[in-house]
Amino acid sequence: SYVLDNQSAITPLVPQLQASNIAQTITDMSAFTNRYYTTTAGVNASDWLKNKWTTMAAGRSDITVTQFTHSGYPQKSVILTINGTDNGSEVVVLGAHLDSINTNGTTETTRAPGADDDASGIASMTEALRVMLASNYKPRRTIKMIGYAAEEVGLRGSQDIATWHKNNNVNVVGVMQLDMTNYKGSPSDIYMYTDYTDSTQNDFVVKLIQTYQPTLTIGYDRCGYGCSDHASWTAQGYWSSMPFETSFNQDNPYIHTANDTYANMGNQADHALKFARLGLTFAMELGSDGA
Ligand SMILES: N[C@H](Cc1ccc(I)cc1)C(=O)NO
Ligand SMILES: [Zn+2]
Ligand SMILES: [Zn+2]
Repeated sequence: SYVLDNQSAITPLVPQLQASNIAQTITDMSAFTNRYYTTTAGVNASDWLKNKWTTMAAGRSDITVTQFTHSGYPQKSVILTINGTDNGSEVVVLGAHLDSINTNGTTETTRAPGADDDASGIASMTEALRVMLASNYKPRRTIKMIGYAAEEVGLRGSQDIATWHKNNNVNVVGVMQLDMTNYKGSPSDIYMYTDYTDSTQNDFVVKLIQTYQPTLTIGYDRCGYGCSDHASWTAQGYWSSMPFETSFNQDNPYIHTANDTYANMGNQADHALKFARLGLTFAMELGSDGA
């Protein structure tokens, strides 16, 4: 079972996460015409994220930022790795996808800001990274933060990456997916998706919310299909969870259009902040455990 035994290190960091920083990253990523997996802007968005994370990690010799090349399309995934101190063979993964799509068809000039889907997830994860770095946190396990390419066209980036980890016998002990974190469309704060995820790890994630964000309300729902990159990890036999912004029937109506913008999420990032806090506590609770 998952023991919450790192509260002294984690509790002081939770209040350091800032919605304003999340909003800035959402805005920056939305500015690309689109982030589609085959366009120039889609390639540039991947390079932008790599450069952003590289700059953030400057000075940390235990951190590398690489791009994962996929076959058949030019957009690369971005992987930041914080090498563990004394239990580095065990790996914790926090992920979101960096691509976007417009269902009318996405060409070089098609607008697909993808502010919620999924700049919000990248932004939540990036703010968690910033606070971990600011506190000079050194995990015992290895923590990987992954910006997946080509999620919108069949979870293709995460499929390659999860398969690579399986084929290389990497001991991934837990995966969290953050896809759409900032549209507050439902009564509860965080919805745990129960299909294509692991129920035991989901229970741990609920414990994290109850421990570190006790005022938040929790709902449960299911997609009925592999609705984001968590399904790629589950398919390889790893344990994954997907905390989501709304219930299934109240999802953001703007996604996959030119209107998936920060403004259409109420010009706020307070909802995404909940997921940044959850991502931080997930990465640090699991990342701080020895063998
Ligand atoms: N299919 C997912 C979006 C998606 C996922 C869950 C729910 I509820 C509604 C919508 C997608 O487009 N991910 O990028
Ligand atoms: Zn989508
Ligand atoms: Zn998505």
